[in-house]
Amino acid sequence: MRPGSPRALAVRILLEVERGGRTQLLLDWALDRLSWPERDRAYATHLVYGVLRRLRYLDFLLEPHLRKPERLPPQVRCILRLGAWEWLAGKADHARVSPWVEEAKKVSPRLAGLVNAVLRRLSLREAPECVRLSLPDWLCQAWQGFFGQVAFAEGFNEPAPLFVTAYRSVEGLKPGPIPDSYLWEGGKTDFSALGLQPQNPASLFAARLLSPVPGEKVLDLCGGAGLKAFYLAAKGAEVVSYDLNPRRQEAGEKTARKLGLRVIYLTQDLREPLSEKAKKVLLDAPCTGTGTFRSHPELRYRLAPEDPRRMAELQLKLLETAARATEEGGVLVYSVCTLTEEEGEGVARAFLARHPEFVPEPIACPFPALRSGLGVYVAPEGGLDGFYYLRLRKVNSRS
Ligand SMILES: C[S@@+](CC[C@H](N)C(=O)[O-])C[C@H]1O[C@@H](n2cnc3c(N)ncnc32)[C@H](O)[C@@H]1O
Repeated sequence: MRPGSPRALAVRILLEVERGGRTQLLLDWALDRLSWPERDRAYATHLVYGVLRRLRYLDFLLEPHLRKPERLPPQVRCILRLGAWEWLAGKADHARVSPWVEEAKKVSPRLAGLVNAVLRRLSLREAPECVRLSLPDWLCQAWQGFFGQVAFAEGFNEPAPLFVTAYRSVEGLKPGPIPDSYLWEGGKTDFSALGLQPQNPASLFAARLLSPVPGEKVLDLCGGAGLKAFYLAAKGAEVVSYDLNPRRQEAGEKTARKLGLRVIYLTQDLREPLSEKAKKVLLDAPCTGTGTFRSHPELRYRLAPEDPRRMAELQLKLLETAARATEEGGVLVYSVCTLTEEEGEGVARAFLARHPEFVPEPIACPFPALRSGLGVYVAPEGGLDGFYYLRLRKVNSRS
């Protein structure tokens, strides 16, 4: 059955996310099938992302008013979180409470009174910082220890602007924080038909760090659908993009064609060595994705404390392949869209200990940095995703 209103859709999506679904996919899929006006689409998006970005804090605010929240029907728990989110966002009681009470009546009439009472009684409570930021304690404490603060994580709870990389000039686009990156202020559209590709500037910058030049061969390792490959190809490089996932690569091939760019896609497990080399190599490794909590808010509740270390083991294996594929005198850029110590500096330290033939190069990062020295950690401010970059030069080969 089609949801009749943004509120009903928000409840349904929150339930599906609770069962393991991915917010962005679910919401895009649902909105693509509903011919709703932009206002309703924006409202549903505000509700779903608002709740998921502040889930832990909302539950903390609701807690004093509920005896056994875990015993409530899941729909009613979602309705309470949605009503609490609108309260926190400043919506007046008269416009806020009764619509949620009406939603509650549809799923559990006997609990409509409870929803009404709880949503009217909400008040602010002093919360520990990790709760206020809706982060799991293990990650919040790890960030406090590593960066000396965790206030930057507030950036994950702001609405996400949509940035695009422009491969053609398009009138009226507002410039983003780095060249070729722009803010897209319209609704969803066929971006590649316009010569545009949705991409966070922090992701684009990883590709810029290779300083591509026309005619030069570049290996794009873990290239996925090829967002970074597009930029490198647009600068005239001959890009060979490797990934394990042929479905992503097929999607990339299709987009590259629409953008008028040439990228060669090859499918391979990169834990195994490559049979070719290049002067420029990019490894945009798979990671825990903690830098992308703004657009993937559910991720933070799904990660386990051992995940960064587990990912770092894989990243080191992939980096071995990338190192061997880098020609002497060449540049190897390692990037991950995550902010953990293990997957950033941890990987860098372990790799450099085994590879004296690689030396780190300074990075002139145009974004606010959380930490720099051995690579740079980008702060998730102003709509940027959190990223870690390391740029290495291969000075002399052991073999
Ligand atoms: C961060 S994503 C890459 C995003 C891509 N570079 C872009 O800019 O669009 C990481 C990629 O690593 C790939 N991957 C994971 N394990 C791999 C492996 N063992 N060998 C090759 N690719 C792998 C995944 O399929 C995924 O596409």
